[in-house]
Amino acid sequence: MSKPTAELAEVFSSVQGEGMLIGLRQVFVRFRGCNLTCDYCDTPTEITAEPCLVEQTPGRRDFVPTANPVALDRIVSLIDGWQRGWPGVHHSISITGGEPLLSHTVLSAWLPELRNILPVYLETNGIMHSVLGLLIDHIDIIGMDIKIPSTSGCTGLWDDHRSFLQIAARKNVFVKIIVGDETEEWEIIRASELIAAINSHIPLILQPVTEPGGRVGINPVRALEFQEIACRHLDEVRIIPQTHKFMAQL
Ligand SMILES: C[S@@+](CC[C@H](N)C(=O)[O-])C[C@H]1O[C@@H](n2cnc3c(N)ncnc32)[C@H](O)[C@@H]1O
Ligand SMILES: Nc1nc2[nH]cc(C(=O)O)c2c(=O)[nH]1
Ligand code: SF4
Ligand SMILES: [Mg+2]
Repeated sequence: MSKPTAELAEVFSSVQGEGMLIGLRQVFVRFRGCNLTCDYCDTPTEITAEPCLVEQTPGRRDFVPTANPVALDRIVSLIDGWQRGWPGVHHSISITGGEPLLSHTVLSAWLPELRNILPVYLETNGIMHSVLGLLIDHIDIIGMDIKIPSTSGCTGLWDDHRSFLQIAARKNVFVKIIVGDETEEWEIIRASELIAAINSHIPLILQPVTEPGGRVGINPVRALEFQEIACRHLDEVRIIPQTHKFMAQL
């Protein structure tokens, strides 16, 4: 039986610019569609008739437009080729988007095959906990956001984040919070307490918002104050911006 196809935006090789895997080379598979509309989002998420941009040579940006929906065999043969040509270079496959868990039916068929090639890293908005429970066995590392209202504009997600993290904590997981000058202390306290109630060793990344012009959108001292607040609850709190944007990596 043929594997389900997926609506993808792009497939490319780059340096992970965020979170605990920062600096490692990854194959990025970007799914289309999202169930949130974060105010700061730097990624087009709508599903359109546009083709998927598939890079041919890892990191050289020689993209070939590929009709959507894309077949799994297309992605597997691409990554297998990169593994043969550039052995030992890629640490893992980043499954990202948009919100990749919206494509959970596809992922249930794709992840086992992709994971035969490289470990799977899931980049997610951290709210689709039932779906995560169905896929968690096929995922190695999870980077989940906690969406705070001050920067994302999203509200009412705390319980979903809690349920999500309770499942994600079965694997290697870290949490990212996008912080800005409008972020309030109660948000950092609430997020830190939520994480600590599950496991105070789960790393928290305070990720400064990157503004459209590329400026880091938080006062330096304010970031330090948020780190100090989070450190009252958690063992490992890092301030890491989106570094790929500072070194012209995709
Ligand atoms: C584009 S999202 C895709 C995965 C998933 N939908 C999510 O929100 O985690 C990947 C990461 O980029 C972050 N991000 C997007 N726009 C950003 C911005 N302007 N500044 C800082 N981080 C941003 C998100 O918060 C998330 O951690
Ligand atoms: N280099 C690089 N690192 C990233 N980390 C998370 C990203 C994302 O958009 O999912 C991303 C991305 O788009 N590029
Ligand atoms: S959940 Fe992720 S992809 Fe969706 S709008 Fe927010 S940052 Fe963008
Ligand atoms: Mg990105």
